[in-house]
Amino acid sequence: MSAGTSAGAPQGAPVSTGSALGEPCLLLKLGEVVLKGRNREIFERRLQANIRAALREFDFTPDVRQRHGVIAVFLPAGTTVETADKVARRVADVPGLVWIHRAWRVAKTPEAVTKAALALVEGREEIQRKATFAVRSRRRDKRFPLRSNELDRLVGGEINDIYGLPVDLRDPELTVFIEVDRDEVFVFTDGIPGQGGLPVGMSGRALVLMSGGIDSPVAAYRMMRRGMRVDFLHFSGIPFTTSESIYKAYALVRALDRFQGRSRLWVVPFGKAQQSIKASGQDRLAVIAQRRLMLKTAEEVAHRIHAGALITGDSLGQVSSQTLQNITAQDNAVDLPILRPLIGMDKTEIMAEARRIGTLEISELPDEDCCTLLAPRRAETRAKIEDLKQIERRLDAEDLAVQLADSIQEYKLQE
Ligand SMILES: Nc1ncnc2c1ncn2[C@@H]1O[C@H](COP(=O)(O)OP(=O)(O)OP(=O)(O)O)[C@@H](O)[C@H]1O
Repeated sequence: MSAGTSAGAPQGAPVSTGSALGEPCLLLKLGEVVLKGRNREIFERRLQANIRAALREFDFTPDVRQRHGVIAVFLPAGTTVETADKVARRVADVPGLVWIHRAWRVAKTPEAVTKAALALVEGREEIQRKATFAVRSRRRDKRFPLRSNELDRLVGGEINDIYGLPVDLRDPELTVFIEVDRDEVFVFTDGIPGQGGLPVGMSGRALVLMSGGIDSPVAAYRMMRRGMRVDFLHFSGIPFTTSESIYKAYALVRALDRFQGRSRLWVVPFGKAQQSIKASGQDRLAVIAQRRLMLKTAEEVAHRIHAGALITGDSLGQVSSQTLQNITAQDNAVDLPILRPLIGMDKTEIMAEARRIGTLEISELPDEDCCTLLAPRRAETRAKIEDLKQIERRLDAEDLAVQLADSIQEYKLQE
């Protein structure tokens, strides 16, 4: 869906201040933030800061303002329609928002509102085909001289008179929205859906165990959307594999960075540790033993970066390491909580989400993952914790995890 590109002004034309349309801006609808009680202001402030940070890539500084229950982003006079749409699409990545409207800010008079609504409708393709329409007004400021239904009738009557479009209040093809605020009125038609959820930074920090696969990027996204700031840890099979899996992890982190900014990726050279596990001779337990060592290493790194939880892309029953017994055996390896946002999702649902957030294509590229080094013919589906602890005693796993955490390398994201 477009962010309102068909709204009146031609593509490429500057949407100048003082036109019938008013001043260009975005009107952002908040998600769950509006359900917060006394903390609401803290959530709103965080959301505004995240929006400002996301918009730093533009060569102007948009004016981000809290209005009653919504956030308005005012754009400089002369902003083109394309730029306004680009800003809208960028803002749509910021968790915490449910709807992004490219709107026009007009003076608080019925005349200015009517003029803007007519200018918005003018030139739209719906006029040619005499599509149905409706006007939906909301008054957040009750001092406006007309009630919502009176404003609907006034503006709707004008559109009907001038363009001859039929009204359909139940299921209109075109809707003109009018929102009366304390200082101004916003008029708009289309919008793009936001990510929903909560502003990143409101739910603490966590460390994602990030493979090059389909699931862990989706798990990361899901937790960012619940307000977590996440860092990424990838285990590579180096020196026994190529660097392909690292490039994939890097590309995935880059793709996910637009939801939070300032993402950090660390890579653990894990090949030698895997060989030690293999040498223990417990073929069927190797995958779970390896997963426990990954978790122990991740816990050590998490302590160092002050992360309060680990995140994995496990989904119950998807592969042998994800049976209930094996998940229990993994939880037992660490004290930090392991968050598994995909635990109840089907693979098709996870893939659909990966496609939507733009990580599926990257995940599907071929690579030589470290896990291929340890692929037993038959993996244990009911790992016993005591057996795993025995392997770990031989490996001196606690010490090994600290050494592995010492060996991590940061891969900085290019601007
Ligand atoms: N090389 C790795 N580096 C970091 N984390 C990993 C790695 N391999 C697995 N994990 C973590 O363990 C979880 C389960 O991995 P597993 O390979 O069993 O399942 P998967 O369904 O293939 O997951 P994914 O699609 O995320 O690779 C992953 O989602 C990820 O969080």
